Amino acid sequence: MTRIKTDLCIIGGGSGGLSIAAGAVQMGADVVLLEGHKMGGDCLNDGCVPSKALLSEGKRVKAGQTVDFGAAKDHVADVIATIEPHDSVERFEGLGVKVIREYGRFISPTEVQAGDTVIEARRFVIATGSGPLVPPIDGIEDVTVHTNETIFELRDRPEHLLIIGGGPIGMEMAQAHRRLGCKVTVIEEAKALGKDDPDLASIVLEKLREEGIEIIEGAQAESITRNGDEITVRTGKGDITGSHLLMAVGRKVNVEGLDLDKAGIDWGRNGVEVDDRLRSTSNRRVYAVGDVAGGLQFTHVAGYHAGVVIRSALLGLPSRQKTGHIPWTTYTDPELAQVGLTEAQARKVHGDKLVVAEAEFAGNDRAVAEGRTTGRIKVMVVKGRPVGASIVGPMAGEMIAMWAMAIANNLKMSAISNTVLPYPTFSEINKRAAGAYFSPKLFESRTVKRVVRFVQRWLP
Ligand SMILES: Cc1cc2nc3c(=O)[nH]c(=O)nc-3n(C[C@H](O)[C@H](O)[C@H](O)COP(=O)(O)OP(=O)(O)OC[C@H]3O[C@@H](n4cnc5c(N)ncnc54)[C@H](O)[C@@H]3O)c2cc1C
Ligand SMILES: NC(=O)c1ccc[n+]([C@@H]2O[C@H](COP(=O)([O-])OP(=O)(O)OC[C@H]3O[C@@H](n4cnc5c(N)ncnc54)[C@H](O)[C@@H]3O)[C@@H](O)[C@H]2O)c1
Repeated sequence: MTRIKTDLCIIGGGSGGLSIAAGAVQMGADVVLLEGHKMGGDCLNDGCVPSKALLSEGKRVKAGQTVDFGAAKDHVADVIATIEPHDSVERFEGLGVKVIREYGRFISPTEVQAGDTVIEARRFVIATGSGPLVPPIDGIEDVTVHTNETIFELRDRPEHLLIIGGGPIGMEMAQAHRRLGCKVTVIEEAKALGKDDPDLASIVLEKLREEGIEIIEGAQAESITRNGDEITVRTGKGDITGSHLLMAVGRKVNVEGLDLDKAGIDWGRNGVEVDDRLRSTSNRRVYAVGDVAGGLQFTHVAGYHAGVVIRSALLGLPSRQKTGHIPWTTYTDPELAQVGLTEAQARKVHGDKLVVAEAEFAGNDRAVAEGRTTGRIKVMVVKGRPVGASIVGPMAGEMIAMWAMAIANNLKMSAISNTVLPYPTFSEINKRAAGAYFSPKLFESRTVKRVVRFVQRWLP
Protein backbone atom coordinates (compact mmCIF):
# COMPACT_ATOMS: atom_id res chain seq x y z
CA MET A 1 0.00 0.00 0.00
CA THR A 2 1.32 3.46 -0.98
CA ARG A 3 0.55 6.44 1.28
CA ILE A 4 0.25 10.03 0.06
CA LYS A 5 -0.21 13.21 2.09
CA THR A 6 -1.73 16.13 0.23
CA ASP A 7 -3.50 19.47 0.69
CA LEU A 8 -6.54 18.59 -1.41
CA CYS A 9 -7.94 15.25 -2.55
CA ILE A 10 -10.72 15.48 -5.13
CA ILE A 11 -12.92 12.45 -5.75
CA GLY A 12 -14.34 12.59 -9.29
CA GLY A 13 -12.86 14.05 -12.48
CA GLY A 14 -15.98 15.58 -14.04
CA SER A 15 -17.10 19.21 -14.44
CA GLY A 16 -16.77 20.07 -10.74
CA GLY A 17 -13.70 18.03 -9.82
CA LEU A 18 -11.65 19.13 -12.82
CA SER A 19 -12.46 22.82 -12.28
CA ILE A 20 -11.26 22.61 -8.68
CA ALA A 21 -8.17 20.60 -9.59
CA ALA A 22 -7.10 23.07 -12.29
CA GLY A 23 -7.74 26.10 -10.10
CA ALA A 24 -6.21 24.73 -6.92
CA VAL A 25 -2.99 23.40 -8.45
CA GLN A 26 -2.36 26.63 -10.34
CA MET A 27 -2.81 28.54 -7.09
CA GLY A 28 -0.06 26.47 -5.47
CA ALA A 29 -1.91 23.65 -3.66
CA ASP A 30 -0.78 20.05 -3.65
CA VAL A 31 -3.66 18.22 -5.40
CA VAL A 32 -4.61 14.56 -5.85
CA LEU A 33 -7.48 13.76 -8.23
CA LEU A 34 -9.25 10.39 -8.32
CA GLU A 35 -11.26 9.31 -11.36
CA GLY A 36 -12.60 5.76 -11.56
CA HIS A 37 -14.14 5.94 -15.03
CA LYS A 38 -13.75 8.54 -17.81
CA MET A 39 -12.03 11.89 -17.32
CA GLY A 40 -14.53 14.65 -18.06
CA GLY A 41 -17.42 12.87 -16.36
CA ASP A 42 -21.00 12.94 -17.53
CA CYS A 43 -20.93 16.28 -19.30
CA LEU A 44 -18.21 15.36 -21.76
CA ASN A 45 -18.95 11.68 -22.24
CA ASP A 46 -22.68 11.05 -21.70
CA GLY A 47 -24.34 14.41 -21.16
CA CYS A 48 -24.07 17.99 -22.41
CA VAL A 49 -21.52 17.44 -25.15
CA PRO A 50 -23.01 14.41 -26.95
CA SER A 51 -26.56 15.75 -26.54
CA LYS A 52 -25.68 19.13 -28.05
CA ALA A 53 -23.70 17.43 -30.83
CA LEU A 54 -26.69 15.22 -31.69
CA LEU A 55 -29.05 18.20 -31.59
CA SER A 56 -26.77 20.01 -34.01
CA GLU A 57 -27.02 17.07 -36.44
CA GLY A 58 -30.79 17.32 -36.13
CA LYS A 59 -30.56 21.01 -37.05
CA ARG A 60 -28.63 20.14 -40.21
CA VAL A 61 -31.45 17.81 -41.26
CA LYS A 62 -33.96 20.56 -40.51
CA ALA A 63 -31.93 22.86 -42.75
CA GLY A 64 -32.37 20.41 -45.61
CA GLN A 65 -29.19 18.32 -45.44
CA THR A 66 -29.32 14.54 -45.44
CA VAL A 67 -27.73 13.06 -42.33
CA ASP A 68 -27.43 9.33 -41.87
CA PHE A 69 -28.07 8.21 -38.27
CA GLY A 70 -24.69 6.45 -38.03
CA ALA A 71 -22.92 9.53 -39.42
CA ALA A 72 -24.64 11.65 -36.77
CA LYS A 73 -23.12 9.35 -34.16
CA ASP A 74 -19.71 9.75 -35.80
CA HIS A 75 -20.13 13.51 -35.38
CA VAL A 76 -20.97 13.00 -31.68
CA ALA A 77 -17.81 10.90 -31.22
CA ASP A 78 -15.72 13.50 -33.12
CA VAL A 79 -16.97 16.34 -30.94
CA ILE A 80 -16.15 14.41 -27.77
CA ALA A 81 -12.70 13.54 -29.13
CA THR A 82 -12.04 17.21 -29.95
CA ILE A 83 -12.90 18.41 -26.45
CA GLU A 84 -11.39 15.42 -24.60
CA PRO A 85 -7.76 16.66 -24.45
CA HIS A 86 -8.91 19.58 -22.32
CA ASP A 87 -10.06 17.12 -19.64
CA SER A 88 -7.28 14.56 -20.11
CA VAL A 89 -4.93 13.00 -17.57
CA GLU A 90 -2.03 14.43 -19.60
CA ARG A 91 -3.30 17.98 -19.32
CA PHE A 92 -3.92 17.71 -15.58
CA GLU A 93 -0.63 15.99 -14.88
CA GLY A 94 0.97 18.74 -16.97
CA LEU A 95 -0.57 21.27 -14.60
CA GLY A 96 0.95 19.35 -11.67
CA VAL A 97 -2.08 17.40 -10.41
CA LYS A 98 -1.46 13.81 -9.28
CA VAL A 99 -4.17 11.86 -11.12
CA ILE A 100 -5.06 8.36 -9.92
CA ARG A 101 -7.35 6.38 -12.25
CA GLU A 102 -9.21 4.50 -9.52
CA TYR A 103 -12.48 4.80 -7.61
CA GLY A 104 -11.97 6.28 -4.17
CA ARG A 105 -13.66 5.38 -0.89
CA PHE A 106 -13.28 6.73 2.61
CA ILE A 107 -11.57 4.49 5.12
CA SER A 108 -11.55 7.06 7.96
CA PRO A 109 -12.56 10.73 8.49
CA THR A 110 -9.15 11.79 7.15
CA GLU A 111 -8.25 9.08 4.61
CA VAL A 112 -9.47 7.85 1.23
CA GLN A 113 -8.31 4.66 -0.44
CA ALA A 114 -8.03 4.43 -4.25
CA GLY A 115 -6.71 1.10 -5.53
CA ASP A 116 -3.59 0.42 -3.51
CA THR A 117 -3.03 4.06 -2.54
CA VAL A 118 -4.17 5.68 0.71
CA ILE A 119 -4.52 9.45 0.52
CA GLU A 120 -4.46 11.53 3.67
CA ALA A 121 -5.61 15.08 2.91
CA ARG A 122 -6.13 18.37 4.70
CA ARG A 123 -9.37 18.77 2.68
CA PHE A 124 -11.44 16.40 0.54
CA VAL A 125 -13.89 17.33 -2.22
CA ILE A 126 -16.59 14.87 -3.22
CA ALA A 127 -17.36 15.54 -6.90
CA THR A 128 -18.78 12.18 -7.91
CA GLY A 129 -21.76 13.45 -9.90
CA SER A 130 -24.91 11.51 -10.63
CA GLY A 131 -26.18 8.73 -12.86
CA PRO A 132 -29.50 8.00 -14.54
CA LEU A 133 -32.35 7.07 -12.26
CA VAL A 134 -34.01 3.87 -13.43
CA PRO A 135 -37.18 3.36 -11.36
CA PRO A 136 -38.36 -0.17 -10.56
CA ILE A 137 -41.30 -0.08 -12.98
CA ASP A 138 -43.02 -3.42 -13.26
CA GLY A 139 -41.54 -5.48 -16.15
CA ILE A 140 -38.52 -3.22 -16.67
CA GLU A 141 -36.07 -6.10 -16.30
CA ASP A 142 -37.52 -7.77 -19.43
CA VAL A 143 -36.59 -4.97 -21.85
CA THR A 144 -33.46 -3.10 -22.92
CA VAL A 145 -33.60 0.25 -21.15
CA HIS A 146 -31.46 2.97 -22.66
CA THR A 147 -30.24 5.87 -20.57
CA ASN A 148 -27.94 8.81 -21.31
CA GLU A 149 -25.09 6.32 -20.74
CA THR A 150 -26.04 4.10 -23.70
CA ILE A 151 -28.26 6.09 -26.09
CA PHE A 152 -25.36 7.89 -27.79
CA GLU A 153 -23.78 4.55 -28.69
CA LEU A 154 -26.77 3.36 -30.75
CA ARG A 155 -25.64 3.18 -34.38
CA ASP A 156 -28.90 1.95 -35.93
CA ARG A 157 -31.75 4.39 -36.08
CA PRO A 158 -34.56 3.42 -33.70
CA GLU A 159 -37.84 3.00 -35.56
CA HIS A 160 -39.94 4.37 -32.72
CA LEU A 161 -38.24 5.75 -29.60
CA LEU A 162 -40.32 5.83 -26.43
CA ILE A 163 -38.97 8.32 -23.89
CA ILE A 164 -40.15 8.14 -20.30
CA GLY A 165 -39.70 11.60 -18.73
CA GLY A 166 -40.33 15.00 -20.31
CA GLY A 167 -37.57 16.98 -18.57
CA PRO A 168 -34.61 18.53 -20.41
CA ILE A 169 -33.00 15.17 -21.24
CA GLY A 170 -36.26 13.75 -22.56
CA MET A 171 -37.18 16.78 -24.67
CA GLU A 172 -33.70 17.40 -26.11
CA MET A 173 -33.36 13.75 -27.06
CA ALA A 174 -36.91 13.70 -28.46
CA GLN A 175 -36.19 16.53 -30.90
CA ALA A 176 -32.76 15.24 -31.92
CA HIS A 177 -34.12 11.75 -32.66
CA ARG A 178 -37.24 13.03 -34.41
CA ARG A 179 -35.18 15.19 -36.74
CA LEU A 180 -32.88 12.25 -37.43
CA GLY A 181 -35.88 10.28 -38.70
CA CYS A 182 -37.25 8.38 -35.70
CA LYS A 183 -40.84 8.28 -34.58
CA VAL A 184 -40.79 9.61 -31.01
CA THR A 185 -43.27 9.44 -28.14
CA VAL A 186 -42.63 11.14 -24.79
CA ILE A 187 -44.45 9.81 -21.75
CA GLU A 188 -44.51 12.36 -18.92
CA GLU A 189 -46.26 11.78 -15.60
CA ALA A 190 -46.82 15.49 -14.86
CA LYS A 191 -46.02 18.47 -17.15
CA ALA A 192 -43.25 18.32 -19.74
CA LEU A 193 -40.53 20.93 -19.13
CA GLY A 194 -42.30 21.41 -15.79
CA LYS A 195 -39.42 23.29 -14.11
CA ASP A 196 -39.78 26.21 -16.54
CA ASP A 197 -42.41 28.90 -17.03
CA PRO A 198 -45.49 27.02 -18.32
CA ASP A 199 -46.46 29.71 -20.88
CA LEU A 200 -43.03 29.64 -22.47
CA ALA A 201 -42.60 25.87 -22.15
CA SER A 202 -45.88 25.41 -24.02
CA ILE A 203 -44.37 27.28 -27.01
CA VAL A 204 -41.56 24.68 -27.15
CA LEU A 205 -43.99 21.80 -26.76
CA GLU A 206 -46.21 23.12 -29.52
CA LYS A 207 -43.20 23.31 -31.86
CA LEU A 208 -42.11 19.78 -30.96
CA ARG A 209 -45.63 18.48 -31.58
CA GLU A 210 -45.68 20.25 -34.96
CA GLU A 211 -42.49 18.38 -35.84
CA GLY A 212 -44.35 15.13 -35.18
CA ILE A 213 -43.31 14.25 -31.62
CA GLU A 214 -46.10 12.78 -29.57
CA ILE A 215 -46.00 14.16 -26.02
CA ILE A 216 -48.36 12.50 -23.58
CA GLU A 217 -48.59 14.45 -20.32
CA GLY A 218 -50.18 13.34 -17.05
CA ALA A 219 -49.25 9.75 -17.94
CA GLN A 220 -47.15 7.81 -15.46
CA ALA A 221 -45.31 4.77 -16.77
CA GLU A 222 -46.94 1.99 -14.73
CA SER A 223 -45.59 -1.17 -16.34
CA ILE A 224 -43.53 -2.30 -19.30
CA THR A 225 -43.88 -5.42 -21.45
CA ARG A 226 -41.90 -6.88 -24.31
CA ASN A 227 -43.45 -8.62 -27.28
CA GLY A 228 -40.71 -9.75 -29.68
CA ASP A 229 -39.01 -6.54 -30.83
CA GLU A 230 -41.79 -4.34 -29.49
CA ILE A 231 -41.87 -2.57 -26.14
CA THR A 232 -45.17 -1.47 -24.63
CA VAL A 233 -45.43 1.04 -21.81
CA ARG A 234 -48.72 0.96 -19.92
CA THR A 235 -49.91 4.32 -18.59
CA GLY A 236 -53.16 5.65 -17.12
CA LYS A 237 -53.72 7.22 -20.55
CA GLY A 238 -53.36 3.97 -22.48
CA ASP A 239 -50.69 1.64 -23.82
CA ILE A 240 -47.90 3.04 -26.01
CA THR A 241 -45.81 0.70 -28.16
CA GLY A 242 -42.43 1.41 -29.71
CA SER A 243 -39.14 -0.22 -30.69
CA HIS A 244 -36.70 1.37 -28.19
CA LEU A 245 -36.95 2.85 -24.70
CA LEU A 246 -35.05 5.78 -23.18
CA MET A 247 -35.39 6.44 -19.46
CA ALA A 248 -35.06 10.14 -18.59
CA VAL A 249 -36.85 10.55 -15.26
CA GLY A 250 -34.12 12.34 -13.30
CA ARG A 251 -30.85 11.49 -11.61
CA LYS A 252 -29.49 9.38 -8.76
CA VAL A 253 -26.51 10.88 -6.94
CA ASN A 254 -23.27 8.87 -6.88
CA VAL A 255 -22.67 8.20 -3.18
CA GLU A 256 -22.76 4.41 -3.14
CA GLY A 257 -19.30 2.92 -2.81
CA LEU A 258 -17.84 6.02 -1.17
CA ASP A 259 -18.24 4.56 2.34
CA LEU A 260 -19.31 7.97 3.61
CA ASP A 261 -20.28 6.47 6.94
CA LYS A 262 -16.63 5.59 7.63
CA ALA A 263 -15.82 9.30 7.45
CA GLY A 264 -18.87 10.41 9.42
CA ILE A 265 -20.34 12.21 6.40
CA ASP A 266 -24.12 12.66 6.44
CA TRP A 267 -25.96 12.18 3.17
CA GLY A 268 -29.47 11.66 1.87
CA ARG A 269 -31.36 10.94 -1.35
CA ASN A 270 -30.26 14.30 -2.83
CA GLY A 271 -26.60 13.84 -2.01
CA VAL A 272 -24.04 14.87 0.59
CA GLU A 273 -25.52 17.15 3.25
CA VAL A 274 -23.68 20.45 2.94
CA ASP A 275 -24.05 23.98 4.29
CA ASP A 276 -24.06 27.06 2.07
CA ARG A 277 -20.25 26.89 1.94
CA LEU A 278 -20.66 23.43 0.35
CA ARG A 279 -19.01 21.93 3.41
CA SER A 280 -20.24 18.63 4.85
CA THR A 281 -22.37 19.41 7.89
CA SER A 282 -20.84 16.49 9.77
CA ASN A 283 -17.18 16.32 8.64
CA ARG A 284 -15.69 19.79 8.32
CA ARG A 285 -12.70 18.77 6.21
CA VAL A 286 -15.00 17.53 3.45
CA TYR A 287 -16.75 19.55 0.73
CA ALA A 288 -19.17 18.41 -2.00
CA VAL A 289 -19.70 20.05 -5.39
CA GLY A 290 -21.77 19.55 -8.52
CA ASP A 291 -24.61 17.07 -8.89
CA VAL A 292 -23.74 15.26 -5.65
CA ALA A 293 -24.12 18.46 -3.59
CA GLY A 294 -27.91 18.25 -3.63
CA GLY A 295 -28.87 21.37 -5.63
CA LEU A 296 -29.27 22.32 -9.27
CA GLN A 297 -27.58 19.81 -11.57
CA PHE A 298 -25.76 21.68 -14.33
CA THR A 299 -22.18 21.84 -15.55
CA HIS A 300 -21.96 25.57 -14.94
CA VAL A 301 -23.22 25.04 -11.38
CA ALA A 302 -20.44 22.50 -10.77
CA GLY A 303 -18.00 25.12 -12.14
CA TYR A 304 -19.48 27.80 -9.90
CA HIS A 305 -19.23 25.46 -6.90
CA ALA A 306 -15.54 25.01 -7.71
CA GLY A 307 -14.93 28.73 -7.19
CA VAL A 308 -16.80 28.70 -3.87
CA VAL A 309 -14.76 25.76 -2.59
CA ILE A 310 -11.42 27.09 -3.82
CA ARG A 311 -11.95 30.39 -1.98
CA SER A 312 -12.91 28.55 1.19
CA ALA A 313 -10.57 25.53 1.19
CA LEU A 314 -7.47 27.24 -0.21
CA LEU A 315 -7.72 30.79 1.03
CA GLY A 316 -9.85 30.27 4.13
CA LEU A 317 -12.29 32.96 2.91
CA PRO A 318 -15.93 32.94 4.03
CA SER A 319 -17.26 31.95 0.62
CA ARG A 320 -20.94 30.98 0.28
CA GLN A 321 -22.98 29.69 -2.63
CA LYS A 322 -26.08 31.52 -3.82
CA THR A 323 -28.64 30.10 -6.21
CA GLY A 324 -30.85 33.05 -7.30
CA HIS A 325 -28.51 34.02 -10.14
CA ILE A 326 -28.03 30.58 -11.72
CA PRO A 327 -29.30 30.35 -15.30
CA TRP A 328 -30.16 27.30 -17.37
CA THR A 329 -31.14 26.57 -20.94
CA THR A 330 -32.84 23.64 -22.60
CA TYR A 331 -31.35 23.37 -26.09
CA THR A 332 -34.45 22.45 -28.03
CA ASP A 333 -35.35 24.55 -31.06
CA PRO A 334 -36.63 27.01 -29.91
CA GLU A 335 -34.40 27.22 -26.84
CA LEU A 336 -35.90 27.73 -23.41
CA ALA A 337 -33.85 29.70 -20.87
CA GLN A 338 -34.37 30.79 -17.29
CA VAL A 339 -32.53 32.74 -14.62
CA GLY A 340 -33.77 33.64 -11.16
CA LEU A 341 -37.48 33.43 -10.40
CA THR A 342 -40.20 32.40 -12.84
CA GLU A 343 -43.32 34.56 -12.91
CA ALA A 344 -45.20 32.15 -10.62
CA GLN A 345 -42.31 31.98 -8.12
CA ALA A 346 -41.86 35.77 -8.15
CA ARG A 347 -45.61 36.30 -7.61
CA LYS A 348 -45.45 34.01 -4.59
CA VAL A 349 -42.45 35.80 -3.07
CA HIS A 350 -43.17 39.43 -4.01
CA GLY A 351 -46.97 39.56 -4.44
CA ASP A 352 -48.19 42.79 -6.04
CA LYS A 353 -44.75 44.41 -5.89
CA LEU A 354 -43.99 42.33 -8.99
CA VAL A 355 -44.08 43.89 -12.44
CA VAL A 356 -43.71 41.54 -15.43
CA ALA A 357 -42.23 43.15 -18.53
CA GLU A 358 -42.68 41.21 -21.78
CA ALA A 359 -41.56 41.40 -25.39
CA GLU A 360 -42.17 39.21 -28.44
CA PHE A 361 -39.55 38.02 -30.90
CA ALA A 362 -41.98 39.01 -33.66
CA GLY A 363 -41.19 42.67 -32.91
CA ASN A 364 -37.43 42.18 -33.46
CA ASP A 365 -36.04 43.03 -36.90
CA ARG A 366 -33.35 40.32 -36.85
CA ALA A 367 -35.93 37.66 -35.97
CA VAL A 368 -38.15 38.92 -38.82
CA ALA A 369 -35.21 38.97 -41.26
CA GLU A 370 -34.36 35.36 -40.40
CA GLY A 371 -37.96 34.20 -40.30
CA ARG A 372 -37.50 33.03 -36.70
CA THR A 373 -40.18 35.02 -34.96
CA THR A 374 -41.54 32.42 -32.55
CA GLY A 375 -40.41 33.53 -29.12
CA ARG A 376 -41.10 35.64 -26.08
CA ILE A 377 -39.30 37.10 -23.09
CA LYS A 378 -40.72 37.77 -19.63
CA VAL A 379 -38.72 39.76 -17.07
CA MET A 380 -39.79 39.73 -13.44
CA VAL A 381 -39.04 43.13 -11.87
CA VAL A 382 -39.27 44.21 -8.25
CA LYS A 383 -38.50 47.82 -7.26
CA GLY A 384 -36.68 48.51 -10.49
CA ARG A 385 -34.45 45.42 -10.38
CA PRO A 386 -34.86 42.15 -12.29
CA VAL A 387 -35.40 39.11 -10.04
CA GLY A 388 -35.93 36.65 -12.87
CA ALA A 389 -36.06 36.30 -16.64
CA SER A 390 -37.58 33.62 -18.85
CA ILE A 391 -36.93 33.45 -22.58
CA VAL A 392 -38.15 31.11 -25.29
CA GLY A 393 -36.90 31.53 -28.83
CA PRO A 394 -33.82 31.24 -31.04
CA MET A 395 -30.62 32.09 -29.11
CA ALA A 396 -32.49 32.22 -25.79
CA GLY A 397 -29.45 30.59 -24.14
CA GLU A 398 -27.25 33.44 -25.35
CA MET A 399 -29.77 36.16 -24.58
CA ILE A 400 -30.25 35.05 -20.98
CA ALA A 401 -26.61 36.04 -20.32
CA MET A 402 -27.54 39.70 -20.01
CA TRP A 403 -30.11 38.96 -17.30
CA ALA A 404 -27.78 36.50 -15.55
CA MET A 405 -25.23 39.32 -15.32
CA ALA A 406 -27.84 41.83 -14.15
CA ILE A 407 -29.16 39.55 -11.41
CA ALA A 408 -25.70 38.34 -10.27
CA ASN A 409 -24.61 41.96 -9.87
CA ASN A 410 -27.88 43.35 -8.51
CA LEU A 411 -28.15 45.75 -11.45
CA LYS A 412 -31.22 47.87 -12.12
CA MET A 413 -33.41 47.65 -15.21
CA SER A 414 -31.83 50.94 -16.27
CA ALA A 415 -28.51 49.08 -16.72
CA ILE A 416 -30.18 47.15 -19.56
CA SER A 417 -31.98 50.12 -21.10
CA ASN A 418 -28.81 52.26 -20.92
CA THR A 419 -26.81 49.66 -22.84
CA VAL A 420 -26.51 50.25 -26.57
CA LEU A 421 -26.62 47.05 -28.62
CA PRO A 422 -25.78 46.50 -32.26
CA TYR A 423 -28.72 46.51 -34.66
CA PRO A 424 -30.11 44.08 -35.70
CA THR A 425 -29.47 41.49 -32.99
CA PHE A 426 -31.71 39.12 -31.07
CA SER A 427 -30.31 40.67 -27.86
CA GLU A 428 -32.21 43.85 -28.64
CA ILE A 429 -35.27 41.91 -27.43
CA ASN A 430 -33.76 42.24 -23.95
CA LYS A 431 -33.74 46.00 -24.34
CA ARG A 432 -37.26 45.96 -25.66
CA ALA A 433 -38.36 44.17 -22.47
CA ALA A 434 -36.60 46.84 -20.41
CA GLY A 435 -38.37 49.41 -22.56
CA ALA A 436 -41.69 47.71 -21.86
CA TYR A 437 -40.92 48.11 -18.16
CA PHE A 438 -40.15 51.84 -18.44
CA SER A 439 -42.75 52.78 -21.09
CA PRO A 440 -45.76 53.10 -18.76
CA LYS A 441 -43.64 55.14 -16.31
CA LEU A 442 -42.46 57.43 -19.10
CA PHE A 443 -45.32 57.59 -21.58
CA GLU A 444 -48.34 57.23 -19.29
CA SER A 445 -47.19 59.60 -16.55
CA ARG A 446 -48.98 62.91 -16.11
CA THR A 447 -45.99 64.32 -14.23
CA VAL A 448 -43.64 63.57 -17.13
CA LYS A 449 -46.09 65.20 -19.56
CA ARG A 450 -46.43 68.28 -17.31
CA VAL A 451 -42.64 68.62 -16.93
CA VAL A 452 -42.09 68.32 -20.69
CA ARG A 453 -44.74 70.99 -21.41
CA PHE A 454 -43.22 73.29 -18.80
CA VAL A 455 -39.66 72.88 -20.11
CA GLN A 456 -40.80 73.32 -23.71
CA ARG A 457 -42.41 76.64 -22.81
CA TRP A 458 -39.10 78.01 -21.48
CA LEU A 459 -36.71 76.56 -23.99
CA PRO A 460 -35.52 79.13 -26.55
C1 LIG B 1 -27.98 13.90 -21.22
C2 LIG B 1 -27.52 15.03 -20.35
C3 LIG B 1 -27.40 16.30 -20.89
C4 LIG B 1 -26.96 17.36 -20.10
N1 LIG B 1 -26.87 18.59 -20.67
C5 LIG B 1 -26.44 19.63 -19.93
C6 LIG B 1 -26.27 20.91 -20.50
O1 LIG B 1 -26.52 21.12 -21.68
N2 LIG B 1 -25.82 21.92 -19.72
C7 LIG B 1 -25.53 21.73 -18.40
O2 LIG B 1 -25.12 22.67 -17.73
N3 LIG B 1 -25.66 20.50 -17.81
C8 LIG B 1 -26.11 19.46 -18.55
N4 LIG B 1 -26.21 18.22 -17.98
C9 LIG B 1 -25.85 18.05 -16.56
C10 LIG B 1 -24.33 17.93 -16.39
O3 LIG B 1 -23.83 16.89 -17.19
C11 LIG B 1 -24.00 17.67 -14.92
O4 LIG B 1 -24.66 18.61 -14.10
C12 LIG B 1 -22.50 17.75 -14.67
O5 LIG B 1 -21.80 16.80 -15.43
C13 LIG B 1 -22.21 17.54 -13.18
O6 LIG B 1 -20.85 17.59 -12.95
P1 LIG B 1 -20.21 16.80 -11.70
O7 LIG B 1 -18.79 17.21 -11.63
O8 LIG B 1 -21.07 16.97 -10.51
O9 LIG B 1 -20.34 15.27 -12.11
P2 LIG B 1 -19.73 14.48 -13.37
O10 LIG B 1 -19.35 15.41 -14.45
O11 LIG B 1 -20.64 13.38 -13.71
O12 LIG B 1 -18.38 13.87 -12.79
C14 LIG B 1 -18.36 12.93 -11.76
C15 LIG B 1 -17.17 12.03 -11.98
O13 LIG B 1 -16.90 11.31 -10.77
C16 LIG B 1 -16.48 10.00 -11.11
N5 LIG B 1 -16.68 9.17 -9.90
C17 LIG B 1 -17.84 8.77 -9.35
N6 LIG B 1 -17.60 8.10 -8.20
C18 LIG B 1 -16.25 8.09 -8.03
C19 LIG B 1 -15.39 7.58 -7.03
N7 LIG B 1 -15.86 6.94 -5.96
N8 LIG B 1 -14.06 7.74 -7.19
C20 LIG B 1 -13.54 8.37 -8.28
N9 LIG B 1 -14.32 8.87 -9.24
C21 LIG B 1 -15.66 8.75 -9.12
C22 LIG B 1 -17.34 9.64 -12.30
O14 LIG B 1 -16.77 8.60 -13.05
C23 LIG B 1 -17.39 10.97 -13.06
O15 LIG B 1 -16.36 11.05 -14.01
C24 LIG B 1 -26.63 17.13 -18.75
C25 LIG B 1 -26.73 15.85 -18.20
C26 LIG B 1 -27.15 14.81 -19.00
C27 LIG B 1 -27.24 13.44 -18.40
N1 LIG C 1 -29.78 21.69 -21.18
C1 LIG C 1 -29.44 21.36 -19.95
O1 LIG C 1 -28.87 22.15 -19.20
C2 LIG C 1 -29.69 19.97 -19.47
C3 LIG C 1 -30.03 18.97 -20.37
C4 LIG C 1 -30.26 17.70 -19.87
C5 LIG C 1 -30.14 17.46 -18.52
N2 LIG C 1 -29.81 18.46 -17.67
C6 LIG C 1 -29.70 18.22 -16.21
O2 LIG C 1 -29.95 16.87 -15.93
C7 LIG C 1 -31.03 16.76 -15.00
C8 LIG C 1 -31.80 15.52 -15.25
O3 LIG C 1 -32.62 15.62 -16.41
P1 LIG C 1 -33.94 14.75 -16.58
O4 LIG C 1 -34.64 15.28 -17.77
O5 LIG C 1 -33.64 13.31 -16.49
O6 LIG C 1 -34.69 15.02 -15.21
P2 LIG C 1 -35.84 15.98 -14.68
O7 LIG C 1 -36.02 15.64 -13.26
O8 LIG C 1 -35.60 17.39 -15.01
O9 LIG C 1 -37.14 15.51 -15.50
C9 LIG C 1 -37.66 14.20 -15.35
C10 LIG C 1 -39.12 14.17 -15.78
O10 LIG C 1 -39.56 12.83 -15.70
C11 LIG C 1 -40.88 12.79 -15.18
N3 LIG C 1 -41.11 11.47 -14.60
C12 LIG C 1 -40.57 10.96 -13.46
N4 LIG C 1 -40.99 9.68 -13.26
C13 LIG C 1 -41.82 9.37 -14.29
C14 LIG C 1 -42.56 8.20 -14.66
N5 LIG C 1 -42.54 7.08 -13.94
N6 LIG C 1 -43.33 8.23 -15.80
C15 LIG C 1 -43.36 9.37 -16.56
N7 LIG C 1 -42.67 10.49 -16.25
C16 LIG C 1 -41.90 10.50 -15.15
C17 LIG C 1 -40.90 13.96 -14.19
O11 LIG C 1 -42.20 14.43 -13.94
C18 LIG C 1 -40.02 15.01 -14.90
O12 LIG C 1 -40.76 15.88 -15.70
C19 LIG C 1 -31.83 18.03 -15.23
O13 LIG C 1 -32.61 18.37 -14.10
C20 LIG C 1 -30.76 19.03 -15.49
O14 LIG C 1 -30.27 19.49 -14.25
C21 LIG C 1 -29.59 19.70 -18.13
